[in-house]
Amino acid sequence: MMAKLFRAVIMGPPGSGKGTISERIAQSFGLKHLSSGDFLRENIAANTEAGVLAKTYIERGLMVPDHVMTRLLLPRLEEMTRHSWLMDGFPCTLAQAKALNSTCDLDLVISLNIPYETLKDRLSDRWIHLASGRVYNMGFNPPRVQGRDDLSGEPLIQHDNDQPEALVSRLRHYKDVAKPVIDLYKSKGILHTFSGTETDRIWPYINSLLSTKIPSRPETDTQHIPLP
Ligand SMILES: Nc1ncnc2c1ncn2[C@@H]1O[C@H](COP(=O)(O)OP(=O)(O)OP(=O)(O)O)[C@@H](O)[C@H]1O
Ligand SMILES: Nc1nc2c(ncn2[C@H]2C[C@H](O)[C@@H](COP(=O)(O)OP(=O)(O)O)O2)c(=O)[nH]1
Repeated sequence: MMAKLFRAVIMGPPGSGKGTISERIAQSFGLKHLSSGDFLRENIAANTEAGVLAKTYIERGLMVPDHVMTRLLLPRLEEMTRHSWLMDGFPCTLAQAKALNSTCDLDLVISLNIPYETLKDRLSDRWIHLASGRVYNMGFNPPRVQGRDDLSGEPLIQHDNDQPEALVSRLRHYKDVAKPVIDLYKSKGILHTFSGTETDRIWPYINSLLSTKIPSRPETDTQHIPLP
């Protein structure tokens, strides 16, 4: 019998730990970690029509328009008929959430609620490897060699829009666009919100929630994650 697939979304403001927690979930539960930023970078590198268009927005520090995001992501999700997944960075807006809704039923949404001061401290200390999107934080997960990506050895950069001056408006924007998305998932009864200042303290709660929904440590080549 074909087991049911598990599909989850993780939401939160910039710097809330979506990428960090997604990696832990992927490792512990075998879900595929999908990231809107990674899909965009792949398309930009491959010079696809959507990638070329998306690049013009990202370079200006703007969100990519909903119709570009959905055209890019939904076909990829539809192809994932044999894998359980966790999506990070999508949906960001109500239009994106409605489009996703018409493609698949989500089992769970994780929302991270992190104080502003914490986000500010983390992001002002966030270093990024542009080509891959890998992130480092000088206190929390520093690179092995200062200023260099662990895998490629290439230089790390800091984004201007991670600096405190840009952060206030980014966070305001996140709150405005995320609120109706959060309300939608709350009304569906699938929203789980986690608050705190440290990923290591939030993680056990997320881990135990997911343990009630998905068996942990599956085979690495598992094609689908059976629910209990
Ligand atoms: N769902 C989305 N809708 C619109 N634009 C998006 C979406 N996801 C990503 N983007 C665009 O791609 C860029 C890179 O995304 P990515 O998630 O890698 O990094 P980010 O902006 O640093 O996000 P965060 O700070 O939350 O990690 C974003 O700044 C934004 O312009
Ligand atoms: N000091 C500290 N830094 C943390 C913690 N959790 C994550 N970080 C770091 C890793 C990144 O450099 C930065 C943002 O995390 P991220 O996982 O990229 O967040 P997100 O933008 O994907 O939501 O903060 C944490 O608990 N403490």
